[in-house]
Amino acid sequence: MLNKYARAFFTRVLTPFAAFLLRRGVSPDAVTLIGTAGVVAGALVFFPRGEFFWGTIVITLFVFSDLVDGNMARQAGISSRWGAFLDSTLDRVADSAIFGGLALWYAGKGDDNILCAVAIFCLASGQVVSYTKARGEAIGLPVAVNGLIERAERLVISLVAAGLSGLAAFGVPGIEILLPIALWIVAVGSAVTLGQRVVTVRRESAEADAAGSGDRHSGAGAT
Ligand SMILES: CCCCCCCC/C=C\CCCCCCCC(=O)OC[C@H](COP(=O)(O)O[C@@H]1[C@H](O)[C@H](OP(=O)(O)O)[C@@H](O)[C@H](O)[C@H]1O)OC(=O)CCCCCCC/C=C\CCCCCCCC
Ligand SMILES: Nc1ccn([C@@H]2O[C@H](COP(=O)(O)O)[C@@H](O)[C@H]2O)c(=O)n1
Ligand SMILES: [Mg+2]
Ligand SMILES: [Mg+2]
Repeated sequence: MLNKYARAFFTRVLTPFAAFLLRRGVSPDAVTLIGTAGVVAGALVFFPRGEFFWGTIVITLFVFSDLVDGNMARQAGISSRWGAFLDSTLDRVADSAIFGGLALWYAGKGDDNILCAVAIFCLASGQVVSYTKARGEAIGLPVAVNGLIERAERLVISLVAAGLSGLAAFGVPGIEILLPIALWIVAVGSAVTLGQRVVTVRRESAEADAAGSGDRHSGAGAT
């Protein structure tokens, strides 16, 4: 949903910045790499220590690089398969660090095994949700579904809640409850999204096989 409705807005807002970086000789790949490194550092340095406010600030500063890199590539006319691969692969790395950082907090000082498990579920289910689309497309299907919760929703729900929960350290009472609520929402939403995508791939593959237009064995041996 955000990908559909918010992307146009952020494209407009970020285009001048993307153009500025291109003029300075920065490449889209460099933005992809530095943005991911910033997200990973913010998530793994701050979240395991329960410093959710500053962790979210650092992550937010870097996570928008994921919208800038593609914008730069398109402006410069250098969008590439390699860039698409790098972008998607490093998305998975960034997401692992965010939910891994939260899981580490609950496994340690946060001392809550259930929320640790929920954070791990968010990490794993988010990766599988993305994999369904990548694998479905790799076997030649359109995978014409996004589902309830895409990556942008997973990030916005989790980061807004983490940032606000972090205000507890500044004396805002009761606000830390937002992070567990958000993790449960992302976990349930990801499970629903996974179901939606699997059902779609099942239907599309049956239709393609019946029409004889799909190669039944296409990519079957790959993982
Ligand atoms: C009192 C202060 C407290 C501090 C609060 C701090 C708040 C900051 C909070 C949040 C900011 C979160 C920003 C998150 C931005 C996310 C941007 C982003 O990276 O989006 C990526 C997304 C997808 O891009 P791609 O096409 O490159 O990725 C594809 C995708 O990953 C697919 O995954 P799948 O969907 O299948 O799971 C993969 O399959 C595919 O491989 C991959 O290529 O881009 C978009 O979706 C574009 C839309 C982005 C919209 C961002 C909206 C941010 C909106 C609001 C932030 C509002 C903050 C308000 C805070 C208020 C707090 C009081
Ligand atoms: N280093 C990069 C990053 C991205 N691309 C291209 O942009 C597409 C992703 O766009 P976003 O707005 O979601 O970032 C990606 O599929 C590539 O075509 C690139 O070329 N190099
Ligand atoms: Mg990107
Ligand atoms: Mg991306």
